Parts: sequence; structure tokens; C-alpha cells
Amino acid sequence: MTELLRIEDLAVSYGPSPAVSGISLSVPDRGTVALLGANGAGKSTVLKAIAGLVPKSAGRVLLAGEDVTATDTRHLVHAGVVYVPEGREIVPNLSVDENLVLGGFHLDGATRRQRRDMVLGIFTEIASRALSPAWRLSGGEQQMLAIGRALMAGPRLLLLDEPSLGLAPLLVRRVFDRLAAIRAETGLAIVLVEQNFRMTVRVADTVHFLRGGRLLGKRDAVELRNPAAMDEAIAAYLGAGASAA
Ligand SMILES: Nc1ncnc2c1ncn2[C@@H]1O[C@H](COP(=O)(O)OP(=O)(O)OP(=O)(O)O)[C@@H](O)[C@H]1O
Repeated sequence: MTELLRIEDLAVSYGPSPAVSGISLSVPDRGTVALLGANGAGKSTVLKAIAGLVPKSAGRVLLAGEDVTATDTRHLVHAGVVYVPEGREIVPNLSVDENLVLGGFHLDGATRRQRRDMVLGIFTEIASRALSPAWRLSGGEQQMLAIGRALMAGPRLLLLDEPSLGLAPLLVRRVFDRLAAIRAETGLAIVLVEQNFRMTVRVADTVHFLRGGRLLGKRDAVELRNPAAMDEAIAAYLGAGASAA
């Protein structure tokens, strides 16, 4: 499979000591790579560094072979790299439709309408609520809107930061089902940061384990769908105190 994203020896520091270092990983075209780890392990920092939202103190990021290490966020969005932050950050007083338009503001009208129809076709839960203010949506529907808004930009690489955060189990399942649909329909690649291990292995191909800002190892996600293998990987990579969500 062709490689879409390659990270080589990435480090990010917010202060004197690095938050993450020595991060190297590869995301194939149309692949889904997950980063699993406890709070503070450095997962969001890796995503933000890829998206150009935090400065890198070392390493390189290559997108389809092109060095984008120093490329700013705006140009990365145009190159197809779109970040969906933890906490969704939709605009509550704007309607569902208006939030979607924000994600495709740079598009011509016809493309924007076509993308909007594609997004609402995937997220059928919010399709009938297009004119409702976003604050009226449930947490899971707001998460779908946040992902939908990112899809409006026509990404090649979606960087998803904890889409399950704060959602009830049923809604988590719905969001992850839609992620599987997006992957099948649009063929984009995804880097997924999660703490919900069981849901993650349903949609990912490869899982990288992070602890203390370092990558400890990676496993095939299909293997980890076996609960015993997941428990063994968690104990090996994340420590005895960790457990599958
Ligand atoms: N803006 C910041 N300024 C200073 N330190 C930060 C900043 N953002 C993150 N950190 C620190 O960097 C480390 C990694 O944080 P990061 O948010 O990447 O972890 P995470 O694995 O995504 O955690 P969580 O699951 O809690 O979101 C932590 O020690 C955190 O306190």
C-alpha cells in the first residue's frame, strides 16, 4: 500500500523537557492508525504536531513524500490534512448547515453542496436537523457534526482527537460505525487518538501504544479484537493499572 503520511523521529516540547520524542510512524493511503495511551501520554500532541498546531523541536513529517514539517496549518488543510479537536468545537449558535459551510468556506457553491450532501448521507442522524442550532444536538450528534465539518474540506488525512470523549456507550458505537462508513465511502486515511480501546480496534488497522511521550510498540488491530490479546497488550505497553475502556 502507498504511504500517505510518514513521521520520522518527531519531538515536541512545551517547556524544558519534551512532551513527546522519538515518534516515528507511517500511515498508508486509506489506512486507519490509532494512538492509544493514558492521559498525558502525548497522543494529542502528536496529532497537533502533524496538523501544524504546535512547533516541532525535532523530526520530519512527510505527506505523500513531500516534506511538510514546516508547513502551516492553513496550507496543510489545503493539502488535505484536517484536525478534529477533542471537545468538538462546533459553533453552538450556528445551524448544522452553517457549521458545515464553515468547513467548506473555500469551496465553490456546487462542490460545497455536493460535499454537504455526502456528509449528510453518512451522518443521517443530523440530516433532518440541518436547520437546527448545533447546541440542540446531542453530544454524539455534535461529534458527528464536527467530523462532518472536517469532511467538508475533502481531506486525505483526518486527524481525530478522542471522538468518544464524554459520549454514552450507545453514541460512541454510532460515531464509530459512521467512521467505518466514512472510511469505506471516502477512502481517506485516519489517525485516531482514543482512550476507548475496544471501539478503536473495531475501526483501526494498526494500533500504536504511547507512554510518557514515547511510542512503545505497535500491534495489528485485528489481533487485538481478541479480548485476551488486548488485555495482554495493555499490560505490556500501558502497565498493570490500565484497562480496556
Ligand atoms: N499547551 C501545553 N502546554 C504545556 N504542556 C502541555 C500542553 N499541552 C500538553 N502538555 C503536556 O504534554 C504532555 C502530553 O499531553 P497530551 O495532551 O499530548 O497527552 P494526551 O495523551 O493527549 O492526553 P489526554 O488523553 O489527557 O488528552 C502532558 O504532560 C501535558 O501536560
